[in-house]
Amino acid sequence: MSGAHLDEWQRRSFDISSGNCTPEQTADAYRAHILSIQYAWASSQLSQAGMDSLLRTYSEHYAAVLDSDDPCTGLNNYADSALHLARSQRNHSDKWESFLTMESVLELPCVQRMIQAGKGGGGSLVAAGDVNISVGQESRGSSLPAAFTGDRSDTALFKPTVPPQPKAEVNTSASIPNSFSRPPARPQSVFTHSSSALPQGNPGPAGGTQNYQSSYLPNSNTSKRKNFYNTDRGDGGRGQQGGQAGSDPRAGSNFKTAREQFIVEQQKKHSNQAQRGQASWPAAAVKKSLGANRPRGTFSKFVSPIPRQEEEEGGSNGNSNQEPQIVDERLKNFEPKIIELIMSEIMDHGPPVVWEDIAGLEFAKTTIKEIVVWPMLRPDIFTGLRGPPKGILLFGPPGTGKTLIGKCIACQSGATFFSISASSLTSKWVGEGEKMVRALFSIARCHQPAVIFIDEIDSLLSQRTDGEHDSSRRIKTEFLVQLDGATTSAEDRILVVGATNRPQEIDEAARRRLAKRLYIPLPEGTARRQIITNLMTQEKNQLREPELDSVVAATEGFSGADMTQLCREAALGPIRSIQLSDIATITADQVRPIQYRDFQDALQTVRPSVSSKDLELYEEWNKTFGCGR
Ligand SMILES: Nc1ncnc2c1ncn2[C@@H]1O[C@H](COP(=O)(O)OP(=O)(O)OP(=O)(O)O)[C@@H](O)[C@H]1O
Ligand SMILES: [Mg+2]
Repeated sequence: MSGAHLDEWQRRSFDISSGNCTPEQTADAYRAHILSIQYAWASSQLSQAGMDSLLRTYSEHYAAVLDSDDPCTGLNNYADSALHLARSQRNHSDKWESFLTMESVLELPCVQRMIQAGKGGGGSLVAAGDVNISVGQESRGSSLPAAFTGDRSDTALFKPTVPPQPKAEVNTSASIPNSFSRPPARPQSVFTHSSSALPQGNPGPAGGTQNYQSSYLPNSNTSKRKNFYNTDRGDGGRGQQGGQAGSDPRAGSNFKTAREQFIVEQQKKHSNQAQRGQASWPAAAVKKSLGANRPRGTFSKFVSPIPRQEEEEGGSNGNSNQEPQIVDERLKNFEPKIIELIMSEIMDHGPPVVWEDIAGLEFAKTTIKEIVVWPMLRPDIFTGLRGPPKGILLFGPPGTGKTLIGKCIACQSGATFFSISASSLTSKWVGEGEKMVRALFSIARCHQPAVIFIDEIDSLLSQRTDGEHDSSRRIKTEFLVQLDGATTSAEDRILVVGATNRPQEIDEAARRRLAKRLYIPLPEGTARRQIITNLMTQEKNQLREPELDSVVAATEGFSGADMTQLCREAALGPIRSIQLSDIATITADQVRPIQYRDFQDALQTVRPSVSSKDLELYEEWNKTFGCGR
């Protein structure tokens, strides 16, 4: 034998000889020995003669344990398990299916006799000990004592009068044939009990033949049992045989949980309001189920019958069915309210923004397409070293299109887009900040590919100082942790895009995590021209090319937002030229087109919002930390 087999053999032999083994363990060890012998012979490690000899020895040992009825050393042919089965105790295994059915029991002559006896005034009940056990085709009039029924004390039927007998008596049926030594998958066993098994004159708490039958309904016949109980209800709580109420307290009864009862009472109380069609809260509560519709057993979690405050409010304002449906396992630790808040922050795609809407910024656009849109669309190509950076920082003067780029990413990348303004994270949910941050990233993970766009990221990730408030410090730390996870995890397809016009205030740890830092500068001449052209196409205008050129030249240092403001101001020129008295009557067609002079007037009032000093700072920061050319 191989070393491993020998070791096993020795271990088992030691166990057997130690005397500490139960009969089951000893039998198992011998059986394993026998298998080892057969294995050794089959793999030519043992001669035929050797095998014969060893098998004889160990089979004898094995049989001795198996057959012995000494409870200390033998298994009595597994009589215990056979008897356990024979006693038809509850068996919750799906595989086990008894042949015993409602019908088969009812058809049994002794049951028929018992029914007849019951009808005839309970006179001629069959004598005690008249219990027939049929095993397969073999029927044994083993005259089991009443103890057999007493042993069934797990069913309420037999409890009251028959005292449990010593187990030894039950073992008198140890002569059950060997076919019982292993519980077959579908044992051919049918038990019939004569009515003597039932205490005379005392049908038990649930009493009657019907209970007798129901107690024998095998677990596998649940549908039949259901039918049985349905019938029970159908005929007003009486059994099929006209017996009394079923042994199952729920069968045929109007059992209600406290909560169900409470709701019914509340409904009754408010029935007038309900009739008037008002959404009174109990009605809403029923709609919301409040746990009343949930199947609950005795051991399930307690649900208070009193509706909670929020439920009440939710019911009264008609928002009861607007609860967020949290289905993902990963989100189960978060409060539904927080999840709801974050979900509501998911950017609605709204009016779609395309790359052409963003004037200029060619380098930034190309880079973003390269690291955002394409990897999102083709994750299979952008792997390994080509893997995109998971964090981007858009920085530059205010009004240069950083938020616009964010919206464009949202529309073009096909990813779930979370637009969170840092100020809302820090102010709206005071004290809940870090939870929010954690929930935000968890939700994003559930909705991959996802882009988390954090506008004004500087207010969230500004440099940590000693004097700052504890809660904002905790938010920052949590954010950095989450950012690290999201930006380093290879599987997660989450991109964090931060936008700021104060890049110098960002914490250095956050700066490192936002690996791609793109400068979004003031629009150049061509970009300013494009902004005007784009905006003017939607309006009636008489702006000629040279006039446009001079407007572009006059707007040096204007941001995109300033340009938009200039166009708005110019667009108001034609309206301002209308007499106040005509304003109420004039038609839209009668409003004159926008002209160059309107732009000239607008240029008098609209000034660039970014100072040259500020611009220098951005340029400087871009040179130091930026990833642009
Ligand atoms: N490059 C651009 N192309 C077209 N429109 C632009 C551009 N830049 C800015 N705008 C206009 O300016 C408005 C404001 O831009 P946006 O909100 O993106 O600026 P921002 O860079 O996010 O500013 P802030 O740093 O103050 O948040 C946009 O709605 C858009 O109308
Ligand atoms: Mg912005």
